[in-house]
Amino acid sequence: ALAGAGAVAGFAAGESAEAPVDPSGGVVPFRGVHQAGIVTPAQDRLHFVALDLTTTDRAAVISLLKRWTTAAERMTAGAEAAPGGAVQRNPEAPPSDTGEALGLPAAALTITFGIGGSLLDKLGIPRPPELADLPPFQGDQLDPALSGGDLCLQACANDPQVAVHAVRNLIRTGFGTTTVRWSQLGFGRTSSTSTTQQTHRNLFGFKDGTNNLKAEDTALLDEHVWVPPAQGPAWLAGGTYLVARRIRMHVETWDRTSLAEQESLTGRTKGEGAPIGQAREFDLPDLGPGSPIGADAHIRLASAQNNGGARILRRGYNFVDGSDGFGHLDAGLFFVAFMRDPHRQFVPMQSQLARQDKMMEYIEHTGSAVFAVPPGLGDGAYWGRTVLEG
Ligand SMILES: C=CC1=C(C)c2cc3[nH]c(cc4nc(cc5[nH]c(cc1n2)c(C)c5CCC(=O)O)C(CCC(=O)O)=C4C)c(C)c3C=C
Ligand SMILES: [Fe+2]
Repeated sequence: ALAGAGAVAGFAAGESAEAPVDPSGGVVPFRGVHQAGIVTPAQDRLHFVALDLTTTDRAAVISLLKRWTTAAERMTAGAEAAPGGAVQRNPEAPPSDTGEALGLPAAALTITFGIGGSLLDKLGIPRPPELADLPPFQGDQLDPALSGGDLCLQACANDPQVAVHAVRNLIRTGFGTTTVRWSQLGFGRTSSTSTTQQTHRNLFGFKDGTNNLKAEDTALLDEHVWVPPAQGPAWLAGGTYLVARRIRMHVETWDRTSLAEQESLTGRTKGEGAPIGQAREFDLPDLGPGSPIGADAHIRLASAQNNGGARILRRGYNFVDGSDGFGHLDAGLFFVAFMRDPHRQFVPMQSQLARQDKMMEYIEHTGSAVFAVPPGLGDGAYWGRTVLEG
């Protein structure tokens, strides 16, 4: 974050006064029709936090959400969390910004805000049916300490220090009103969310995000991601739902599996990422009769054809949270996906995968949460206003 608002490097005489291109991605607008961090081209890094309220006083929650909005908007613009910041205030008082992003550019930071069903229950606000708890799935190994939450903040940036700084300062702002329930760091985006991006790889070494919904697919986003006004509730029109699953991947077992088996489990080739039977990454998979893609291949079971036409916008990240004490990496994929109805989109898809996907032998779902993600903010509005003020 730059101490002076909008400060850029000085220009030598005769040079164009155009701002230099920030190699880390520049500033993503904070306000708009939808929140940033959903169809924004997926940044490289994630810090996601789920928090619980320590109060049911609506005025206290509103006050926090106003302070959060101001701080988040400042940080996404590359500024410190609060004026005065890390070093320019009373030396006898703690600084109003923690300081670790001083001198760093905005790095395409986005902060996306979500509301859990438990928050609505606590404040006596009706839960939309789409926000009902997810059912248990076969093989789930969910840890309650890594699941749920009254609120979530998803910070994505092209610099991990910028994402961590944002989350840390928002947590700090919440002291007295919220406590941290769980948080997750991620790297190496496992999804592309724009046709301008190359597809990255997950920790199984496969391209992930090829057949994702992308920012450019506006009609498909309206169909599958954004909550239309007719769906309700009114406060969520133009918003969406976020499903998060912390998925441990047993990479050591995977690494002892033959290439042919890895490819047949996935339904795609490892090098090019092409559907089995096709040559190029973006060739359409043949899922018809006689298809070379097996009945229990991941891409068949997750496909729209196999799920009543349902699609989701995936925006997950790789993680390695150290090791497990038994000689294995605690590694995996922090699955994040956006959709207009988790129960019609994620639930059928995950039910199929949990029962039939052979990849399940190599993975374990250890955390789970669902949040309503309100629409974007107009000028002067703050996060959660439409739901808390009706
Ligand atoms: C319930 C939804 C999904 C979960 C959970 C999930 C976990 C998961 N996926 C991979 C690796 C790949 N997934 C791929 C495609 C793909 N996955 C889902 C859904 C879930 N994945 C969908 C909807 C799709 C697209 C299917 C299609 O119609 O083609 C791919 C292929 C490349 C791509 O298109 O993204 C890979 C590889 C892992 C490792 C994983 C859990 C750890
Ligand atoms: Fe997948």
